Amino acid sequence: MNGGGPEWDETHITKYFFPTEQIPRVSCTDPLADELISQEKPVVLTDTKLCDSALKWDLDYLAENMGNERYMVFVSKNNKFKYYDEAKMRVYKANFVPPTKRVDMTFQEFVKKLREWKPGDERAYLQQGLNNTFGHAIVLDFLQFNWQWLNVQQKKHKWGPLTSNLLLVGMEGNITPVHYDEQQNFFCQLVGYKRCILFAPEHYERLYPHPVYHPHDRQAQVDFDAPNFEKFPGLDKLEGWETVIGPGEVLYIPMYWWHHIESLRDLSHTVSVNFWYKGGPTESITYPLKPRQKLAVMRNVEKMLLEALKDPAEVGPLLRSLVLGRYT
Ligand SMILES: CCC[C@@H](CC(=O)O)C(=O)C(=O)O
Ligand SMILES: [Zn+2]
Repeated sequence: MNGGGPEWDETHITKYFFPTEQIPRVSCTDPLADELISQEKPVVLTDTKLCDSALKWDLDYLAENMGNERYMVFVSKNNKFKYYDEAKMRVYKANFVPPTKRVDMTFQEFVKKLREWKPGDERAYLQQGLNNTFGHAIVLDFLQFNWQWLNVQQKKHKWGPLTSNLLLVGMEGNITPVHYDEQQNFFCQLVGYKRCILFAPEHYERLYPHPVYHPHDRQAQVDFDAPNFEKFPGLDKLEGWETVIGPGEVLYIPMYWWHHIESLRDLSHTVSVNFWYKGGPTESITYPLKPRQKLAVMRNVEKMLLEALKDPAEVGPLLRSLVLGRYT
């Protein structure tokens, strides 16, 4: 871990059970940056100036300029904010207790909650899509993002359209547990420091994602703070990449790469903005398929089997009959 500046040190970094290497940190003008992005490998870009107009987005500025709209805030009894799909929750037959609760509130209410927080209180994490209902000053800052650089990247790497920007304002110590997204992501850190731990798509067998029909689709079943090596034996082969990003730094999180993101413990609240892009069209298919393509195939097979069998309990036995002694 390259000791950061005066802002943070090893005491803010939780030691987990798996080894990691440092994610490369390069200037966006370095050819290595383009090389890594085109190979869909993570890289920290240190000088994109992507969101420099938003480096001033501290709590007071946001409270002042976010108007009186109510924004999407999740509250949690602990420091974990594991995502769940509300639509899947509605049709999920078994019992599912969401680990967090959505409580929309004004930004001022959110800031008050952060500032009055004491140990034992529920934690809060604001996760709101940026749109034009935000105050005039925020929209102006947004318009001054380095869109020129983004558009060049989008074209160069043949990505699909930008789908959304999420404004993330978290308490120190908040964790988004390990999961993958089906989009490319330029993750821009504005205020405070976030530790990002990434795993390549081929670690799928070591992170045991919930079934596709489960509300926690795309989220790993494992808990890094309490790893169950009996139930998830692949965990002992897990190897990751990590970095701590600070104000003005952009982490490229490739589509289908697993990521665990935490606001450094005992330091400060954090503000980030992400840029999610749809993946580009697959041009020429080369074999063997890339791990992320196999992941997409597995998702489709799972969906098709669930559609055909209706009962999720029948998926395992059918696949065992198909594979055991025949494809093993
Ligand atoms: C809801 C999105 C949370 C974010 C991680 C984090 O900053 O806590 C993430 O996972 C992403 O940008 O893909
Ligand atoms: Zn994510």
